[in-house]
Amino acid sequence: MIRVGQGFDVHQLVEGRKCIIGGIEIPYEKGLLGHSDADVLLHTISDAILGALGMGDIGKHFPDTDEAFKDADSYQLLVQVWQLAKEAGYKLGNIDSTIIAQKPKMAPYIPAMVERIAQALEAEPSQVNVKATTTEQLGFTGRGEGIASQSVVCLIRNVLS
Ligand SMILES: Nc1ccn([C@@H]2O[C@H](COP(=O)(O)O)[C@@H](O)[C@H]2O)c(=O)n1
Ligand SMILES: C[C@@]1(CO)OP(=O)(O)OP(=O)(O)OC[C@H]1O
Repeated sequence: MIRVGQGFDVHQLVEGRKCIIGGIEIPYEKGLLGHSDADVLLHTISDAILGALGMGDIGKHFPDTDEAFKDADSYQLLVQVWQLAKEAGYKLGNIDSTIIAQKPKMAPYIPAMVERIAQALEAEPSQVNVKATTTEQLGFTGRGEGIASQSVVCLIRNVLS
């Protein structure tokens, strides 16, 4: 059986926060604001997996009203989400993600993001694709007020029939 899910997320860019995207700390003058480490890319991958499983979203599993998830490492949240997929009998087919950011330049960090994501999902890097785009200086991402991301995930389970 094949199931697909998609995720979309936005976090504000502010001074005084680390810029953590795809499990990688990126040197930049601003960082992403959130209850957790605000890793916008990993949040969309978690949401896409939960969507494929029909299990809601990360806000349902890790509420931003719960102090337990204050400054949470989104990589560890993704590992917990992947545990749910494994328990349901799924393996990763593939992931395709886009980071929507005017700055910073993501390209130098994408191979490391892919490695980390594949590690969390017990998959090969060839199953994970991460892209980046600007919005040509248009909108909140173009003004550098925030970073958005979207992901599509395909999960595969063998069904005996
Ligand atoms: N934050 C970003 C945005 C884009 N890139 C890379 O630059 C290419 C061109 O971006 P456009 O928005 O002009 O299409 C894009 O394909 C990415 O490879 C990036 O690294 N970081
Ligand atoms: C990850 C969680 C939990 O710490 O908080 P945030 O970092 O604010 O992220 P968001 O994508 O707004 O919602 C999911 C959360 O509940």
